[in-house]
Amino acid sequence: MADRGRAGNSNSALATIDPDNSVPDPVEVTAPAAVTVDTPADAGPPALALTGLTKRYGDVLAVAGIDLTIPAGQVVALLGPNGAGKSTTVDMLLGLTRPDAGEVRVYGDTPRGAVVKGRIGAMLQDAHLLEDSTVFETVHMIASLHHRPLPVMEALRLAGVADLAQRRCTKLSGGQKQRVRFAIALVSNPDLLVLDEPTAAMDVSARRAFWDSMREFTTKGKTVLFATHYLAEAEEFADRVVFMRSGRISADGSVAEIKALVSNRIIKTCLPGADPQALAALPGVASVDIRADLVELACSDSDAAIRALTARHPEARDIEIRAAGLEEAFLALTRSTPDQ
Ligand SMILES: Nc1ncnc2c1ncn2[C@@H]1O[C@H](COP(=O)(O)OP(=O)(O)OP(=O)(O)O)[C@@H](O)[C@H]1O
Repeated sequence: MADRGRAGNSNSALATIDPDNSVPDPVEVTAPAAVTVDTPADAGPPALALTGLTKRYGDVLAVAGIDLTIPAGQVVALLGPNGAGKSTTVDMLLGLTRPDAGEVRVYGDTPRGAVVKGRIGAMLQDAHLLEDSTVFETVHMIASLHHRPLPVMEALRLAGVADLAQRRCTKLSGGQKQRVRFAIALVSNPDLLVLDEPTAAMDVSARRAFWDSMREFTTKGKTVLFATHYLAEAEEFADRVVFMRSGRISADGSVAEIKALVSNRIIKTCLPGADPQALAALPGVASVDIRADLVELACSDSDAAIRALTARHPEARDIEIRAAGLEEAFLALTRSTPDQ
């Protein structure tokens, strides 16, 4: 996890597990003790406070009464499988969708109030650009709507599109359009930046440049909430991970805390004809994944597991042990929490 050394960045806020959504066997999950967040006595309202936020589409309960508080200065990744309710949550906190119940407060204000004051900037996947205008004109037009915008060229530079300032938006590639959307989100000089899958359509170098710009943005103590399917990005850039499933928050904590919820190590080995149930019964093994001759054991105690594995299966070869990543945690949380 990146350490940006930002003031007021309460890094490991509230590692919690929704009791209704706790993860059953085969992955053993125990909720770590809640971590107390140090909040200065004179701290203002949190950057974001969602209370009982609910949205239903017909029979689908897209967001099921979530509570979430994000202190100013945190960088939070919103993760979850397709249809978990991430975009609906983002739309509600931006005031684009009206909740059926519950409340959103952005620095103590309504979403609309926060947007009008330029305190919240958003980068949405399908936001349209002004096709007949240049990149500069587009971002300039947005800047003119705000009280305290950044200089347009500064926003373009931060978003890595300064060299495209005079290019018409129709002539941009998908990844370049994404970066222009980033410039639009930045130009109001917001305190809270909300990004829905910001690096979708970006190539590897554009993605790297994007996160370098984000680092520059977050060193100023700004707050960021980003929904993503790129777990490596969440792992590298987020102070905190909020995991949604079936409209609920099913895990909330630092990357390390989320990873610790599932297993501590992965043992990978080539073991033809392995019996998954026998492997799952080995001491220290939390779950088993077998693909052809390759076996992966997610372990709660890898020392015990490796001893038992090699004792019972001396034929196991090409054994590797690695630390479990956010991907394993994501898969376990996705597998183990029930659909509505
Ligand atoms: N306008 C809508 N009308 C009807 N159902 C909707 C609408 N928007 C979202 N849904 C449903 O609400 C649920 C949550 O959708 P949402 O887009 O918020 O999930 P998500 O976590 O952002 O998914 P993804 O990762 O695929 O973008 C899904 O079942 C989706 O089909």
